[in-house]
Amino acid sequence: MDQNQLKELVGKEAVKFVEDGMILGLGTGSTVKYMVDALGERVKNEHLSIVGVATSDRTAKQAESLGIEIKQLDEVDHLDLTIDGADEIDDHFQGIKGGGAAHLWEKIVAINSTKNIWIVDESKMVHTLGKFPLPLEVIPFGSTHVLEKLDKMGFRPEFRMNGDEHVLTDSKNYIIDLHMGEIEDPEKLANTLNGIVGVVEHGLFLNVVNEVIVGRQDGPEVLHAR
Ligand SMILES: O=C[C@H](O)[C@H](O)[C@H](O)COP(=O)(O)O
Repeated sequence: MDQNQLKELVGKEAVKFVEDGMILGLGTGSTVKYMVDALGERVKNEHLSIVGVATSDRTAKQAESLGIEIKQLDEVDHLDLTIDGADEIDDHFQGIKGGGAAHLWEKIVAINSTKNIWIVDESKMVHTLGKFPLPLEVIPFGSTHVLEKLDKMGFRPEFRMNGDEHVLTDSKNYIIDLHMGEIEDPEKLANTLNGIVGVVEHGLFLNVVNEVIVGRQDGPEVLHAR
């Protein structure tokens, strides 16, 4: 199986956790896209009554096109389950997210969800986080000064660009990626980044996920994290 087939495999596996009547957080990314397709199938075939809260405009559009009802986070009083992708997951089930610039909304949805499942192909499982550049969502106003500060701190920051244009998040902010290599102490780094004015949110998702579904050549593996 190639990487896309593994993503499809875990996407399909994840929707088995969905029950009729649930309010679901729907993540973002190429793996989640397969999951939303599979969810659309279940909604259609089994006439499931579920509501989705999307973590990006992209996911909202895809879900609605498949007949899945989408509400805003502020229109629901709870979320039963959120299914999302990840860019890296370490041995302690800590993660990096935001490769698709959606980690701010994803984190807000995740922390308001009773249960979180991440779906990844096996290449995302690592011993230590940091090979994947760590995304930060930053306010455009004064962002070059934030970049300079991060540079002085040794984090090797780069604005995420699309040609000459900044990549914009759904909240119209910029992304700075930190190419810092192995992250020895994710908690300490998270605290440092939380203290920088202008940084809205970083892509470290610590102590968030409950179950991880890993796409392996011999089938999906469900790992219980916490
Ligand atoms: O911002 C994007 C999200 O955090 C994605 O869930 C993450 O980047 C994984 O995406 P993909 O499934 O495309 O690798």
